[in-house]
Amino acid sequence: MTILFDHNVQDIEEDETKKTKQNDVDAVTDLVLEAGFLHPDPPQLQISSSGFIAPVVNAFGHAFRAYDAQGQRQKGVENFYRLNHIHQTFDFVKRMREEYSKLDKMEMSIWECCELLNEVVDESDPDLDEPQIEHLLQTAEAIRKDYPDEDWLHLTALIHDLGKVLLLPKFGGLPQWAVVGDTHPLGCAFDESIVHHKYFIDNPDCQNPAYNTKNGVYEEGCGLDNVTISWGHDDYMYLVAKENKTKLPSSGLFIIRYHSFYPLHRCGAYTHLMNDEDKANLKWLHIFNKYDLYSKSKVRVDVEKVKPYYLTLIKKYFPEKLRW
Ligand SMILES: O[C@H]1[C@H](O)[C@@H](O)[C@H](O)[C@@H](O)[C@H]1O
Ligand SMILES: [Fe+2]
Ligand SMILES: [Fe+2]
Repeated sequence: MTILFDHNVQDIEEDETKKTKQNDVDAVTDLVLEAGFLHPDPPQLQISSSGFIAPVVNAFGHAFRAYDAQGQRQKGVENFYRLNHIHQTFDFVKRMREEYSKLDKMEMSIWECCELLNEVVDESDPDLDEPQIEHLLQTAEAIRKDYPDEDWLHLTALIHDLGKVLLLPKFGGLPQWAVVGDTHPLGCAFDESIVHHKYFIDNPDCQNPAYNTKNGVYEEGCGLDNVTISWGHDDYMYLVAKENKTKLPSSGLFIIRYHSFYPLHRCGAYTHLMNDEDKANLKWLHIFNKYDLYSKSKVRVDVEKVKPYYLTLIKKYFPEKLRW
C-alpha cells in the first residue's frame, strides 16, 4: 500500500506525535474496513506523519469533498451551493444572528438535541447521507480513541453539528442553504477557494464596492470574532453554547464555530483576519477536521453503549437544560 503524507497538517501533528500511538489511531480505518469499501490495490488509505490513517474514498467510492465529480448526489450538492452563494449576504447574516441570539425557540438538554438530529439529513454533504446522529457519534468516538485524555474534545465532536436543528420547524425550519455547507466571510471579497465560487456572481453583495476588496470592511488581524461569517449550524451552536455558559475551553468553542470554514482551515484563505488567539485555536481545528471528515462511514455506532459516557461529559460541561 502506498503511504501518502499529509503535509497540510504536518506541523501541528509533530507536536501531537507523542500523544498519538500508531495502534490507537485506527478507529477510522476499522470503521471503513468493516464497511468493506477498502481494497489493497489501488491504495485507499492516507497516513499522515502522526500516524493518523484516513481513507481515500468515501462511502460512495469517490474521493472526499469531490465537488466536481459526476453523479446525482453531486448535482444536488451543486444546486445547494448555488442557492447558498446567492442568498447569504451581509444583511441576511446580521438578521439571523439577531433573531437566533434570542434563544427563545426551545428548552432542552444536549442529549435531547442529539436525538432530534435523527430526523436530519444534510443535502450539502457529498460524503454522507446517514442521519446526523451517526455522524456525531462516529466523529466523537474516533477522536476519543486517539485523544483519550481530552474529554472536552470528545464532547466538542459530539455537539459540533447540533446546530443543524435549525432545519426543523420548531427552530424556524430554515432552508438547507441557511444551515449547512461550508462557511465563508461576508463583507469582503469571496475567495476563489470557496466551493462553487462561480455562483457568487448573483449575490447582491458583489454590487457593493465596500465588500469587494481583500479586507473589505475589516482590518487586518482584527480577529475572527469581529468577522461576519455566513449563517448556519456552526455559528448557531456557538451562540447556544456560549450563552448557556458552557465550561468548554475556547478551543472547543472555536472548533464548533469555524469547523465549516474550509477556505480558512483547508486552503489558508482569510488568515490575514486572524489574531493570535485564533492562530492558537486553529491548531485544534486542524486536528478535529480530520475526524469530522474521514470518520463518515456506513458503520453504525451502538448508541446505547456509548451514551452513559457522553452523558457524564454533558453534565461536566453544560447545564441540565439549555435555551435554544
Ligand atoms: O457539507 C458539509 C456539512 O454540512 C458539514 O456539517 C459542514 O461542517 C461542512 O463544512 C460541509 O461541507
Ligand atoms: Fe458541520
Ligand atoms: Fe460534522
